[in-house]
Amino acid sequence: MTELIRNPSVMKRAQTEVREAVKGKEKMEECHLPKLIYLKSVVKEGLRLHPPAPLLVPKESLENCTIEGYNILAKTRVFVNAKSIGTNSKYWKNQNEFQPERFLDSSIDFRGQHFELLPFGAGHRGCPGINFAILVIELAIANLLHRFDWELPHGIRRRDLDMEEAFGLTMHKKVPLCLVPKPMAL
Ligand code: HEM
Repeated sequence: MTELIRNPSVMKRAQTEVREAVKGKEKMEECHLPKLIYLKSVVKEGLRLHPPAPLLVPKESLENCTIEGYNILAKTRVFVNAKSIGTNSKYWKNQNEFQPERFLDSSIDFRGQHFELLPFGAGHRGCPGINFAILVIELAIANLLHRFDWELPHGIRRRDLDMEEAFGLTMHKKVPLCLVPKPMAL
């Protein structure tokens, strides 16, 4: 929601898509989600820039190996920095910009097959909650966009929004987002 309010053209496009898919119905349901191609890109782009677990879960190497000239001994604790990979200019154009369009004509997905995007990790210990998580996120955002227009509180400008993140069990905004919902007549 913070990236959407910071990027009004993205908000508008996502909202138009959601409202057309749901066509006057009170609530967005699971059956509407396959139509929301742009919203899915918005969620992907959010997870690329703001992975809730930026270092995934620590791993331990089973045997000695060499990666790009670095010798890594067996039983070394290894962290994969998914946040840094997701914002590496080697793989991503305008790497720090929120641009969901980048996914519209790309096959890059977050299911552990594309190593440039790993918000859920990969392999044996990748996140088993991925399908549930994506479903809940898409449904929640779609309903927020369907039923309300969103504005910043009086006197707060988009560029004033504090994007700092804080550590916890997962990363979250250090300063909570505060928005004014304007209910939409159905
Ligand atoms: C946006 C939401 C979520 C994100 C970004 C996320 C991300 C992750 C990541 C990065 C890992 C570690 C993967 C690795 O190190 O390779 C993980 C593990 C795990 N996640 Fe999620 N997760 C999310 C939601 C969920 C949900 C909703 C559930 C359960 C319903 C769940 C259950 C688990 C479990 C049980 C593990 C440990 C798997 C293992 O160690 O074998 N996650 N998740």
